[in-house]
Amino acid sequence: MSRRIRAFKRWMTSQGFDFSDALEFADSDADGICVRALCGLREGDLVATIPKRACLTIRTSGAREVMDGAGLAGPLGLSFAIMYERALGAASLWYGYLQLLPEEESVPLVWSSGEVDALLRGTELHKIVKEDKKLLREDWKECIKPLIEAADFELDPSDFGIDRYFAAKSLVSSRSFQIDEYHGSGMVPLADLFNHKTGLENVHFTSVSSSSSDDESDVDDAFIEEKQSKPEEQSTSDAGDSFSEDNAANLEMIVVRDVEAGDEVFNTYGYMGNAALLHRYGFTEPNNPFDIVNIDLNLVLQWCTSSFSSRYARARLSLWRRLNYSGCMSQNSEYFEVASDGEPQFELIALLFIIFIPEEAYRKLNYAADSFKDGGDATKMIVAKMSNGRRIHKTPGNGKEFFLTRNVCGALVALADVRESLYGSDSLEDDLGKLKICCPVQERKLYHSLVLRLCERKILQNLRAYASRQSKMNKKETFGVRKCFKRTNFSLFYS
Ligand SMILES: C[S@@+](CC[C@H](N)C(=O)[O-])C[C@H]1O[C@@H](n2cnc3c(N)ncnc32)[C@H](O)[C@@H]1O
Repeated sequence: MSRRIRAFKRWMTSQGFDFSDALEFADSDADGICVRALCGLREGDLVATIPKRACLTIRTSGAREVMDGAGLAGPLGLSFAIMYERALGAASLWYGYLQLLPEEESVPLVWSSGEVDALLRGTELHKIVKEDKKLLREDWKECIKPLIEAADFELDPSDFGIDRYFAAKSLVSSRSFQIDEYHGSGMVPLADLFNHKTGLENVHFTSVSSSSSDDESDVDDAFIEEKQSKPEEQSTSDAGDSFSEDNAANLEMIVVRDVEAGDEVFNTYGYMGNAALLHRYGFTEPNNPFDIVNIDLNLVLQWCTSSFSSRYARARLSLWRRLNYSGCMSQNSEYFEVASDGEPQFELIALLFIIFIPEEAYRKLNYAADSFKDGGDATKMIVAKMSNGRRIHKTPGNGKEFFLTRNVCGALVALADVRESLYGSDSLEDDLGKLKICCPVQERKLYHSLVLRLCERKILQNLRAYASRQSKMNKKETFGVRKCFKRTNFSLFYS
């Protein structure tokens, strides 16, 4: 057992933790810490009890008053609390715990801008991480820098610099749990030593009220995305008293899937694709069934205007919207998801279908859309208006096969190509070659960014395969809209 693990165990005992002798905390320089079972664990076994007061939160930290005074809450407050406790060194109540944490977690937020550009180009994360860096830098400048510059702050300002803030933020993103309403998100010693396995976790994490076992409530069986600070979290005035009882309660770790002696004990951080895993936790999982690729609406419109006039594209998009279709929204961008098996979100298929319908059908639908009520089934209406009495197979896809004309399938393939071109000039084979010789431990950033990119490219391959399968199945004639095509210039997307 390593020295720091021994110190951590002593610290846990001093703080009133109760943990099973069957748990081994294995420490390796290369892989960090993981939890193993020294003997078989059975479903329902209680393996650890963690006092909430021993968790590092914005309520328990020695910086509470400073944070309250400055109105710091949510993930920003928790990051500040970590910086503060680290700055206290051995004087911190959490010293025995903080010794165990890495300096920072290797999430893309703490990569250099050059690494972000080189390793994430074209992937789902590139834009997001650049935006994160910008916003967090602003947060630091607005909220933390002035606080540290205030004359009566007695700790070393260099412990609160921008790099220290990003490092703390990476720990919050990769290791914090939602504890309860009073504490919000916090660092939960011991619970944060379990690694993640998608869908095959062995332990869950539960909150138990000290006053009554009937009050048990699931904290969340996973690491939770750090909550944005909500107004109610900031109004802390008398919350301390009203929550004092709950404050005394414990958290429990319970076995939900048997573990054999010697095996690693896993938690789950939730069902997530590789982009989300790398973004929040700094790792990826090959063959992740929850992986997705997004296709931006802007990319679809760019592709559309390479074949049709901008006016035409705008009109078709507007009809699609009037029929109550929309994509997914995030940070002011609209996009469509493609699942790991290559199936695109139906709304994308509907948009492509509307782009390709002949002028007369377009007018017909436009007219119908005028009287189309919110919440009506646009898909059914389109099938009814455009099938001209032909019999349509009823499928669970709700007429999806009707929309998958050869034109639409061709467009899906073209969109997969356009999306793929964003990765730059390296081919999929180049990426596979690089992955083969890459060391996941020593070249961690390169390894996980390659896995992310390869998994995304695999999904784009699946999208092409899906489109060509559907195209073969669909014997229907393509619509005669070729005459309104502008000259197609796909090379635009490859430059
Ligand atoms: C809550 S901590 C888990 C304990 C951690 N291994 C440690 O050394 O303290 C989360 C971090 O563990 C690592 N991790 C967890 N599950 C992993 C997995 N399945 N593959 C690779 N790394 C994993 C990642 O670095 C992640 O950010």
